[in-house]
Amino acid sequence: MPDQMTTLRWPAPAKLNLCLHITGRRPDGYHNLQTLFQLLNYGDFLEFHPADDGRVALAQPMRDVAEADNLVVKAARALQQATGCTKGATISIDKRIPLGGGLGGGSSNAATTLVALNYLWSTGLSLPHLAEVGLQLGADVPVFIMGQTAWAEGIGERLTPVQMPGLWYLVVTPNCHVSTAAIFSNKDLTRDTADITVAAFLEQGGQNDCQALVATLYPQVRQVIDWLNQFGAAQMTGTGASVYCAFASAEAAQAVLCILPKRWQGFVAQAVNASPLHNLLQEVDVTGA
Ligand SMILES: C[C@@](CO)(OP(=O)(O)O)[C@H](O)COP(=O)(O)OP(=O)(O)OC[C@H]1O[C@@H](n2ccc(N)nc2=O)[C@H](O)[C@@H]1O
Ligand SMILES: Nc1ncnc2c1ncn2[C@@H]1O[C@H](COP(=O)(O)OP(=O)(O)O)[C@@H](O)[C@H]1O
Repeated sequence: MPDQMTTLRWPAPAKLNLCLHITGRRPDGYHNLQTLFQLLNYGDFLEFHPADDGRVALAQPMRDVAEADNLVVKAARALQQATGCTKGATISIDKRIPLGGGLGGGSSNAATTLVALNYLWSTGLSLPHLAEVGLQLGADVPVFIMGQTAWAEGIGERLTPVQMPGLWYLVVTPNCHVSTAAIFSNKDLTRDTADITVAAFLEQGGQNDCQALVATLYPQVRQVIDWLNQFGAAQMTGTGASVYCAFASAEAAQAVLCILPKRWQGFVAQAVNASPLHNLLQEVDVTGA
């Protein structure tokens, strides 16, 4: 394999939930959802340095996450286990996606690790097989592995690709952490939204069933929603804490980012239908670069 493969920067894009309907609860406690996973052209970058000794390690520790709990390390080990591969890797993470923000950063890192190491270790799993391995690590991992903006059902693993317009989003994250598990176990969560079709969503849009509860529990999230509502229809992504608003152009979104209160962090990104990870995969497959 050409040496430059090992020093490629592999993208791990962020996602937005353009709606998040909770339609029921399964016997195992997990919730059935309907959501539109919108991929963004903004995210983290990972680098992989394969080794023959079977050791999986991070090149630098990641703040706030122990190495053994890091989804990148867990994903690499899950691939070793699923395939019997005895190779290892040292992995660098260039983190740009806020942690625990409902932007899927951890899940996307896990997906990129599975896709990249499957390539670099020549383990030969198909994308659907990698998505099965990834689902054990988190409900959001399969969409990043399949690499297309999609309508999702089940706990997020039943995916129907959807073509969405390339809108620009301003994404704002307040300085607070929302626990996904805590929101899903809260007695006041709305869990009985009726199932809709993807066509109905595309026509009428949808809501985030976690938003009212999170905004009540976390005043900072409420403040971001109120602030962004001055510029458009603000909505929370996932179980929070990030909130987004759509704009017709990069310039319009950037203009609002410029006046964002300093206590919050934000970024501007464009909606994409194909993951930047899969664009790269196609390039390396075609060129062998
Ligand atoms: C609800 C979403 C929407 O994108 O929220 P965000 O995490 O992005 O905010 C995700 O599907 C979350 O996926 P992910 O963050 O991978 O969740 P997991 O690690 O699988 O689950 C964390 C905890 O949330 C609860 N959980 C999660 C997903 C789900 N469909 N039902 C649940 O009840 C479970 O208690 C689980 O233990
Ligand atoms: N590589 C990683 N990047 C981000 N978070 C990670 C990673 N590995 C483990 N985590 C843990 O997963 C949690 C959820 O992260 P993330 O996927 O970014 O947010 P969310 O699930 O809200 O979209 C983090 O708070 C962190 O503790």
